[in-house]
Amino acid sequence: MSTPKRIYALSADEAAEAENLTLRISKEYSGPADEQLLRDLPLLAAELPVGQRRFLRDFALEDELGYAVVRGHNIDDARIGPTPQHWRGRPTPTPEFAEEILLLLHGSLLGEPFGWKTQQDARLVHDIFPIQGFETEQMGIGSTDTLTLHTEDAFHPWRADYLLLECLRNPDKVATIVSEPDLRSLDAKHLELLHEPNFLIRPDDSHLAKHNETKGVDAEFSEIAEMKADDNRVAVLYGSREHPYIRIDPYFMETPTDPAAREALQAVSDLLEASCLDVALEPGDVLIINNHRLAHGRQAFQARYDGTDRWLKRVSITTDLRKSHERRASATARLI
Ligand SMILES: O=C(O)CCC(=O)C(=O)O
Ligand SMILES: [Fe+2]
Repeated sequence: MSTPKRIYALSADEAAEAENLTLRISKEYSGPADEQLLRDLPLLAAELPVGQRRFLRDFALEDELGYAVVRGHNIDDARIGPTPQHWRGRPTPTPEFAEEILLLLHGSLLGEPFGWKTQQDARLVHDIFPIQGFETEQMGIGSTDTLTLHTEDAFHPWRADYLLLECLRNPDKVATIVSEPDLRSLDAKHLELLHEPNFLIRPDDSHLAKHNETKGVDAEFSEIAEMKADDNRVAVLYGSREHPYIRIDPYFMETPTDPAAREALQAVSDLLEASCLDVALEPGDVLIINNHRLAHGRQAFQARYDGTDRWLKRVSITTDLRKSHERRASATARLI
């Protein structure tokens, strides 16, 4: 077995190969939600450099690391244009369609891309940049407050297996926070309680109807509203006792009334905070998050709002589309 690696740095030739590929594909499909593109992704991904593909496959199969970075893609700053003011009201395809394709190609080597009907107006590939008026929000579009550590969509049973973030620009080197705790260092009594369904994780605010304009998804927004209030307790740790997986979002979790469960949640939250590292993404980086092992967040920063702000693209990947079958419009639909 090879040792898991953290970074794959593309050579200049590999970067050119990947760029030529995504530019070609961007002329052959209509946008990131093009049904034919989504069908073809794994076939197209076979044209990415072999070292890059092997790196992603090792990361997924070994299931050891919480995150890895593929570094060194070319980003054509002039073609993608200024960082937008908002993700709503953009053209299809956008000038950065080739970059969206790059993210989707990475995702298709790990599973199937999917999106939420209740998030970013049901778009499959999300934009992460600061939006005026949302500075203090606990969402990707916030800025002045630290985005606290979380599992992506921790509240939901169909949450992503992998979350991919691609950096288009980051002039102030604003860091993504990663925390890959050694859960075996927790006390046995805390571990035991964390493996039991003692905890309430609420939906985060990006899924609220007030942040979306999507029509015809009242049932989905009602379900989110119910999840804001129900008593469906879940375990924070799951999988093997020796090397557990984690789902956690302390900011959106209720403090358990039971003192022992409260203490266990505090212990794992403290461990997460103590295990934090900053990763400042560079343009051309693709950050691959194992959403069963890593909690992530973002350092606070001052937005510029002048077209040069930090700009990431994000996509959620599932290894099992079938589990959300009841919510998707057809076998190949991506929105849940
Ligand atoms: O902006 C970042 O680096 C991470 C934001 C985040 O948590 C996300 O996009 O899911
Ligand atoms: Fe996140």
